[in-house]
Amino acid sequence: MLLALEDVGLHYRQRGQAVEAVRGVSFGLARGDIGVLIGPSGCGKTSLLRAIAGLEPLSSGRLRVGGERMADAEAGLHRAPETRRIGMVFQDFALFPHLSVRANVAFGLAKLADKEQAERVEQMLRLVGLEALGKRMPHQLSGGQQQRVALARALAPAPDLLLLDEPFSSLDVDLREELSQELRAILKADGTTALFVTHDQAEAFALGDRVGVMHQGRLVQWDEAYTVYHRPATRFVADFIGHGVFTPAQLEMGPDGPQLRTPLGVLRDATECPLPDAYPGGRCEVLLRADDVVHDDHAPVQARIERKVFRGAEFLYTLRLADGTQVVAAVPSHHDHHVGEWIGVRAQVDHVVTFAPLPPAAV
Ligand SMILES: Nc1ncnc2c1ncn2[C@@H]1O[C@H](COP(=O)(O)OP(=O)(O)OP(=O)(O)O)[C@@H](O)[C@H]1O
Repeated sequence: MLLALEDVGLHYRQRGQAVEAVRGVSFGLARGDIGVLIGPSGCGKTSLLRAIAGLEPLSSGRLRVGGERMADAEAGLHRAPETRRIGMVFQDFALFPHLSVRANVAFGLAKLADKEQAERVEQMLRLVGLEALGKRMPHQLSGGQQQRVALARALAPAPDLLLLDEPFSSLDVDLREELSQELRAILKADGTTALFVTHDQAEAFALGDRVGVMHQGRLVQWDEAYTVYHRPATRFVADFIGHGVFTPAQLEMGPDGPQLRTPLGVLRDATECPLPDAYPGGRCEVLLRADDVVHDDHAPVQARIERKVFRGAEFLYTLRLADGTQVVAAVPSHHDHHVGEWIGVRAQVDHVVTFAPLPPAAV
């Protein structure tokens, strides 16, 4: 693993009191991989990134980069940020306004001879597609171009690890999408190992080989994006990633193995579920995401449209079944039904995910 965290915790001191921002975080990121940390505001993403960079001391745990110990709270070890060979791109990606694009990119290359420095700068500008703009000043660039200069500047010293904290947050949505694709290609072309922070799920999935979901200072899941979506480790992850609802269900043994009785019919492909005796009486809740609920005129179950949101290619319908169960469904937008109309729906779930029902007090 290029980056390895073991049981990392971080406290801030506020008016003499320790405020816990990160606790018990362990994960590894392989060389050349892109990891993305995602989670709601205040869950500790930026704090964790700052701890990896060495800008905050660890209050517990250990941290290695390229096999080298960078921090160990118990041993009192804390390597200074500038010795960690870690590059950083932050939200405001502040370029030096009085320096040209070329000089900005050359900033971290003072140790190189002039010729090597110039070569590396040109190489980086080519990588980010700005070779024609080397002489410009930052204010003569668009936001997206400035962001690419910031990236070239961070990549130029060939850091072992690049940390990026919401690098696209100040850009508009179209540009964000375009740049995140571009950035992934650039990082892969350069073989850079990178760890991002975002709270945009689409960005996390588009960029990350690995996605980590944080909640209240903890890393609750660290997996491939596909697994985070289809096999969420906790209710929180299931709820945070994608549109979906938890629906009461009954897990039972059917003729072909475990099956799940739901208000939308029986789900037979439940082999990845726990066995029925995992839940008292087999009673559980199943995650039904918007893409698991299919509109089908011939389906025996009818649902009334309570709300609809147009999302271009599809509508997101919020539906209520006759028994009161609420589900959501992503339906191709040529099926334009009215609020109040009843439509046929069925469940088509590739990966059945169940959780124990919440205790009554928590509902
Ligand atoms: N310098 C600080 N001093 C005290 N508490 C802090 C400090 N920085 C952050 N915190 C607290 O630590 C917790 C984690 O904050 P952090 O900025 O890491 O979250 P985040 O997930 O990056 O949030 P966002 O997505 O809003 O940027 C929050 O409760 C925050 O109020």
